[in-house]
Amino acid sequence: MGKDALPKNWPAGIPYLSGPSYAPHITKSQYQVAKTKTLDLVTEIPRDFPRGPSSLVRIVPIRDPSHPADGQAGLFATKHLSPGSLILPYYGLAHSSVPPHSLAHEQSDYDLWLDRDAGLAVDAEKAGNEARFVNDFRGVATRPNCEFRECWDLRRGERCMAVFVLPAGKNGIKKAVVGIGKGEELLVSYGKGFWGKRRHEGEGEGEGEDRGIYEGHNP
Ligand SMILES: C[S@@+](CC[C@H](N)C(=O)[O-])C[C@H]1O[C@@H](n2cnc3c(N)ncnc32)[C@H](O)[C@@H]1O
Repeated sequence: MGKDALPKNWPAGIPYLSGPSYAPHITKSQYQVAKTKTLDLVTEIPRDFPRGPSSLVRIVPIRDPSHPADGQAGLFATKHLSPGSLILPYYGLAHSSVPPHSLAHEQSDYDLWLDRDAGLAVDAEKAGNEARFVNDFRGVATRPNCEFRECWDLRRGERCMAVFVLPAGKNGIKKAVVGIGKGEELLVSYGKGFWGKRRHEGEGEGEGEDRGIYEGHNP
């Protein structure tokens, strides 16, 4: 795939990112957080990890009335993906979730924490990469098969979130069930907070709730 090519089924009108972008409003110290490797950041994106559209996944429009995201899209494996392996980084607009900018930036369903303490989040609603298409497992499968993890990108010297295959033995995945099969949908857990918040919004009580998406790895 050429350097400037878009993944198949990439939506028109949404810029494709092959690296993170930073909102102009983020503070110097927030930018510094993104550019500083801390001791606990042990998971790394290797220097030779390919940039641009991923050969490991494809975006697929969902046309299945029994799928809760019917009419939307999902992300599917193009080959067998081994347990614990890195699939792809999650790119979007890194922005401040601390007032006053959090007030200007409306929380979206594509918003993921980069660093809670620093008030930094990544929103892939208006620009991103294939990772923005990962659906939640609820109503699709009995458990997630992948997760978001914080990591350090050795290619860019930068903190980022990325999607990994769940390791064997995690979240009830039996040791015998290994990885994600070719053609299988990638499914994470958005966390109970995401769905709880959505329920409240449906009841007109969503205002002022904490950002809930992808807050935990446990269903
Ligand atoms: C980060 S996006 C995932 C990609 C989305 N399907 C798309 O085509 O843009 C999150 C949105 O996907 C939908 N979604 C994902 N998983 C779902 C699930 N298990 N049940 C219902 N809706 C889901 C919801 O509309 C949610 O707001």
